[in-house]
Amino acid sequence: MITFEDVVKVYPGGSTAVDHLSLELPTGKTTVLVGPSGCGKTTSLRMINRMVRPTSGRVLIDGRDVAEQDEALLRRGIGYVIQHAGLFPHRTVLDNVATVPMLLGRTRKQARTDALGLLERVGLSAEFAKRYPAQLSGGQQQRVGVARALAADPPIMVMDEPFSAVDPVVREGLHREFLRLQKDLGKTIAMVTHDIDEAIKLGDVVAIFRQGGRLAQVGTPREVLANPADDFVAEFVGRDRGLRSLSFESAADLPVRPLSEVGDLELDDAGRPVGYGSFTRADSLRLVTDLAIISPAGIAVRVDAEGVADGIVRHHDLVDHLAARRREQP
Ligand SMILES: Nc1ncnc2c1ncn2[C@@H]1O[C@H](COP(=O)(O)OP(=O)(O)OP(=O)(O)O)[C@@H](O)[C@H]1O
Repeated sequence: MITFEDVVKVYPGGSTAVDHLSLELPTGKTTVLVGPSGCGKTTSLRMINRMVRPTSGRVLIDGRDVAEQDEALLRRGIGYVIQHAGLFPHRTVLDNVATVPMLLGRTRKQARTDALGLLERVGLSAEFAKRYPAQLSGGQQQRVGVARALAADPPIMVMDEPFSAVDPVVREGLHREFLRLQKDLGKTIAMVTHDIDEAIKLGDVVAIFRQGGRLAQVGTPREVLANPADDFVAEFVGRDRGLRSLSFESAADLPVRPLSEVGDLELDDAGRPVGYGSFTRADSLRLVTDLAIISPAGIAVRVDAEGVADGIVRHHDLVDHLAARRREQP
């Protein structure tokens, strides 16, 4: 666990970047620090790997003050990923990833073999290994940046706006890969973003900062959407937070109607719906709502794991279901 204990950072010149921050970042989880520009997110992040020192207060990793640890050893345990990847421009992709393990004593051959494996994990095939960073797209460079940070297998990853320099489509792909990787690796991650959607999607915990380096609210994405602490948080998470919170509601208990209710529901030979959006019990109510809204008939079709239709949901079923849930858990 990473702990901020009443941390203050005042830069020379007098501006308070971080104001009495107390925060716990749980082990094996992703904590996203999010907030408007200049509210102290990067400063807080950089106090974890001691690139910035607190003016007062302490930052602890598993109970040990980072200020009392050997700087090189501390940083070896913390992978660092920044915007624009920050790759070594005159080294190949493979060497960008293999350099740190070699410095840590791996043989060149072993480090390169490991690097190829890591590149594959972040979705880059061997053909990219011999290229130089300038010969890659922004999204590919960012993947190399993640692979490089993972190379020493650090328990902690500190990521400063890792996905913000790429376009929304590429970012979406990087998000998916990030979630897949993190599910496998279970690193303790501290990530900074100014994008609340990204925070909600990637964070197990979201820490929302306000101007002046003050913490406005900490909670799971679900908690901050459902119960914003004040007007600032409510505004920051967005007016559509009700709809967005449906992303965390499972469609498993949503009652469905028999297929026979829809006269012209077209199914293929295997019983899969044709021309209607479909969802499974594992999907979210947000997807079901989306499908029902898009469908001209106002219908979403539920399918089983094989894609075979087994029920339908109408617009108003969703409203009824949500109202019933609200009554059960006010
Ligand atoms: N090295 C520095 N010297 C003086 N002031 C600084 C320094 N670094 C940051 N600041 C100031 O501290 C405050 C917090 O900056 P910080 O970069 O931590 O915010 P941020 O939330 O990460 O912002 P952004 O999203 O724009 O990157 C800002 O007012 C900034 O101008």
